[in-house]
This record gives sequence, C-alpha cells and structure tokens, in this order.
Amino acid sequence: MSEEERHKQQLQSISASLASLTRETGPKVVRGDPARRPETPRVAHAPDHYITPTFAASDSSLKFTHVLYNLSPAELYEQAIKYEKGSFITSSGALATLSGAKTGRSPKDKRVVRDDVTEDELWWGKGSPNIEMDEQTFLVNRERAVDYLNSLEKVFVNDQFLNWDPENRIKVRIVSARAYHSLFMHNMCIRPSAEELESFGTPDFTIYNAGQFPCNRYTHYMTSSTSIDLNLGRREMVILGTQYAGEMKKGLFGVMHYLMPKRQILSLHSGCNMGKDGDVALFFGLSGTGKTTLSTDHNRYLIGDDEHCWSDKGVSNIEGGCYAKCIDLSRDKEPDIWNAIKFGTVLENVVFDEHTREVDYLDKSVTENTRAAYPIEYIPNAKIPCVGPHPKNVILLACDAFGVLPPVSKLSLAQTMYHFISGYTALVAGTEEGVKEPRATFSACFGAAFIMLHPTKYATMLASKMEKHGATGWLVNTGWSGGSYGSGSRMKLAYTRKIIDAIHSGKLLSANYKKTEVFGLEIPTEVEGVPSEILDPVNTWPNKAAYKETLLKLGGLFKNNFEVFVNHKIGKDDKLTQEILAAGPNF
Ligand SMILES: Nc1ncnc2c1ncn2[C@@H]1O[C@H](COP(=O)(O)OP(=O)(O)O)[C@@H](O)[C@H]1O
Ligand SMILES: C=C(OP(=O)(O)O)C(=O)O
Ligand SMILES: [Ca+2]
Ligand SMILES: [Mn+2]
Repeated sequence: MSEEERHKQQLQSISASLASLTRETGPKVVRGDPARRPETPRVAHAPDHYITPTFAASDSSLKFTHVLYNLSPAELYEQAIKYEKGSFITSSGALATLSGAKTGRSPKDKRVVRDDVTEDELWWGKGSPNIEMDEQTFLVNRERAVDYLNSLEKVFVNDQFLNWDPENRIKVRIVSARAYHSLFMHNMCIRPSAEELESFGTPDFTIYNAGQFPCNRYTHYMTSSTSIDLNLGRREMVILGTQYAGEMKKGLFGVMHYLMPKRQILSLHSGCNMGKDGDVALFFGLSGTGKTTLSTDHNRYLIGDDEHCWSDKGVSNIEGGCYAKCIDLSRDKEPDIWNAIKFGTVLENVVFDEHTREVDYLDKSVTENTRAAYPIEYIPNAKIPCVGPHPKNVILLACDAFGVLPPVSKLSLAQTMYHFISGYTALVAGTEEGVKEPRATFSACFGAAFIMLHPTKYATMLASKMEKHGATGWLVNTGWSGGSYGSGSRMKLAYTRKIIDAIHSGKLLSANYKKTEVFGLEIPTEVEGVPSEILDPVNTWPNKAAYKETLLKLGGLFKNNFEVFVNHKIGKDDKLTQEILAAGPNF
C-alpha cells in the first residue's frame, strides 16, 4: 500500500470514529494544525458578484476537522503553550498544566451501560462502582461529545496500546481537545513504533474526551455536569465535564478489569517490580498507600507502578508510564521520581515560581493531588518490555491512619484473601476544620472504583494463582505509628523501605514471629534497619488503653464491612471460604 493510500485509510478511520450516529457520515478530516495550513473550505464563488452558497445536507459537512495525530511531546508542548491557559515549562523541562475545576477523579459521576449482556456479567448494586445508565442515554452523551469535538478547529487523536503481553494487547484510540490530554495519554499508554502505527487498523476501544464541555443535567441519569460513561458493547467511553486526565487512565483500567478476566487473566490494581534474581513483587493498595513510591526502587527493576495483569505466563504492565503524586516530593527521599520530572513529563496542578520556574512541591493551593505523568523509561531501571515471571511476594499496602496495624505482618493465604477483599485504607481528612477523625475506607480488591465484576471473581483468581505459584502475602502499614492521625506520626518511608527490602531478600520469611491480638497477625520480632520496638504498634502508643480501644474500633469496622461478603463463595471449595471468614479480626 502506498504512503498516500495508508494516510487516506487512517483519516477515514478517524472520520468514522468521529461520525455522528444520526448523520452517519463522519466529518471531513485533514491532518495537521489549522494555524499552519490555510486550507479551509471556501464557499464557491460564482462569476461576477453573485455568490452561490454551497448547499449541504448539514452544516458540519462544510467544515474540516483538523486532526493532530500521535504528535510528539515537542509538538504537544508547543500546542499546549500556545493554546492552553496555564501551560508552562518548568525549570526541569516538564510541562506544567492545569486540569481545571476537577483535580481528582469523580467516581459518583461514572456510569456504565446496563444492557442484556452487562446485566448478567457485571457487579451491580450496593458497593459496586458501576452506576447504571441505558444505551439511549449513552448515545445522547456520545452525540454531545462528538458534536462538541467536531465543532472545534482541531482535535488530538492518540492511537496506542495497553498491556505489554503481546498476545493480550488492546488497541486504544483517544480523541481529545487538549494537548495536555494527548501528552498525558502518550506518556501513560504504550507508545507504538512507527511500524506498529502503520498497521494499527481499527481500535478495540475508543475514548471521546470532551472534558471542557459539560453534560446536560436534564439528560436522564445525570446528577451533575460531569459524566464519565462506559459502553462495553460499543467499546467506547465518553467524558463530559471533567478535564482531570486520570479519568482516562483509570477508565481504561476498568475496561481491562472487564476484558482480561474473560481470558482467565487477573487484572490488578498494583505496582510491580523485580529483583536481579527475577523475584517479582506486587504492591496492592488504594490511592496514596505507596504503590508508586515503593515499586520505584533503585535496587530493583520497575515493571509498573499501578495497573498489571497476571496470566499463565506471568505478569505484564498494562501501561507505558507512571503517575506519581508530587505533594511534598523531595529529591532525597524519592530521587528516581524527582529525576523523571523532565522534558516530556506532564506536571498537573503544581505551583511554581513565575520567573525561575522552580516548582514548589509543598504548595497545596491548587490541590493536594498534584501529579507527574512520565513514560516508564524515565525511571532508569525500568524493565522494558514491562513483563516478568510469576510473583513471589504479594504485598498489601494499607495507610492506616488509626495507627494500630503493625508496620508489617506475614499473612496466610486465607488472611491475604480476607485483606484483599476488605481493601482497607484510611482517608486522612486533610486540614479542614471540624474533621479530626481519620475515615476508614474499604474498597474491595484495593480498587473497587475500577473493578467491573463481583470482587469474589478476582479474589478467586488471586487465591488460585498465589497457591499455584507459592506466593507469600504481606500486610504493610504505610500509615500512622505511635497514635492515630493527629497524635502519632506517619511511618518513616526509610523504615517501610527496609521492611520491603527484607521481604524481597527472603530474610523476613524466616524471621521469628509472634501473633497480635484482635487481628491475629503474625509480626516479626526483628527487621534489619528498623527499631524493633515499633514492630508491635502497642509499644509505640503512650496510652495503652487508647490503643486497645482504637484497635477494637478498627476491628469492628472490618467486621461490619465484611458482612456483605459472608454469603459468597470464594474459590473452588467451601474450605477456603470458611478459612477466609475466620481470617478476620477475632474478639
Ligand atoms: N512510609 C511510607 N510508605 C509509603 N509512602 C509514604 C510513606 N510515608 C510517606 N509516604 C508518601 O505517601 C505517598 C504515597 O503515594 P503513592 O506512592 O503515589 O501511592 P499510590 O501509588 O498507591 O497511589 C507518597 O507521596 C509518599 O511520599
Ligand atoms: C490515578 C489514580 O491512581 P493512584 O492514586 O493509585 O496513583 C487515581 O486513583 O485516580
Ligand atoms: Ca488508585
Ligand atoms: Mn500511584
């Protein structure tokens, strides 16, 4: 096929993606920046002074949509700086940008089309992240997004991949209106080579990101001006009313949580790294518990920081980049992340000096959730391709703001499953007045916001894989020690790293253990580089009665949360189910 023919096919494919479903034909698309190319369609001039207006069935057919297709980071920088308010180059070369009113995800505004197929397949109802919408309403929002995008002078189109496992790779297309979104996805998804792009063909999944344009609140099912709509049958997602880029990343993760289990592949909300000897560790945890920080380890190969698959062949990263939190980031404590913030990296919602362009990572004035999105190869010891053998250690991270969970516990398989299904962490209420108590959250599989099937489906797969490959489970508290939030202090990152080192090296497996009360956790009496007295949290609390009371309170929250799971079978036999039920707090 000639180059010209190939370009024509590519444009046809993009035009088909952007087609209105009622008008059926797609817009006229051309490649390139409209500011550079003066080729806008003209009204035909009749001879003399008569102007004959061109008759067309729809106004949209009079207009060209310029497509900026898989632009390079340099080109996207220029687009962002020229056209997007709040975009600047920082002193280290990153692109600082603002995500607008939304600086975090909006799980309450996520909708999933409930049709004959998804009705039976997906997890619906209490605790489920899947809030239903019907097909018709999806089409209304899709049309709204497509019309908005087609009304623009230009749109960005990214054709990329998900999943480093070549046999289970998914082709994704992201249509967006901002260079910020295009660069973010360039960094976060897997970047195709020039040859791979030539034969890209039809995408398996398409995102229409019309984030600057709100949804219509008079539309059925809409409860705000933000809507993130997933249609698994159509393989499409529509984003209206939020420009937070994480919505696209985590939206695609949800899609993988649906597609992969169909192929007997377990999708995981976890970081993943590998030692020199090929020992792989998974780091499960909710937002802020340390997946990105702890999987980025100078002594180990980084496979990925957030989303993985575990198949019969081993583990594979879903993404091509990392999305690190920047609040309080320091060069000393997190040198690899610090150094990754350079040319090509998207820096969201940070504050910087107007003149020197030095970023102040302590500044929370835009949001606490400041972020950096960079390609995984910006981490010096990234493992490319991002795949590895079966995990040896499965580390469950909890940021316990009550300060009663031990810094590390070795788990039985049943305990691992109990804690995996519970998915506990604590949200710290921030500095707002009146909110003094840390709030416990339980998010099944450490990622209830993204899973599509019932949690027990994923838990069953995890149990059988861990059993088959002899992986050991661990619970690591990266949260508070010496008291709850407010009186105690956050576990020192240096200590957590020592604990993680001891897990990786195998030393912790053969340490001496004792059992805690209430949670029945096995805790080591010694870990190299960590003061022994902090290993049992009771020692760190000045007020022992307060400790016991807090411990029982958290145990009660676990029990309450688990009630909805007691009638579900997990795994092949009832034996494991019974063991899991017995593996929770006992008092
Ligand atoms: N002991 C600790 N372990 C892990 N992270 C810690 C610890 N103490 C403080 N932190 C901070 O907590 C945050 C953890 O966030 P991150 O690694 O992005 O979590 P996730 O990727 O799971 O959302 C980082 O900002 C990190 O610097
Ligand atoms: C991007 C996210 O992931 P994390 O906080 O786990 O890094 C998110 O939850 O929006
Ligand atoms: Ca998360
Ligand atoms: Mn992360």
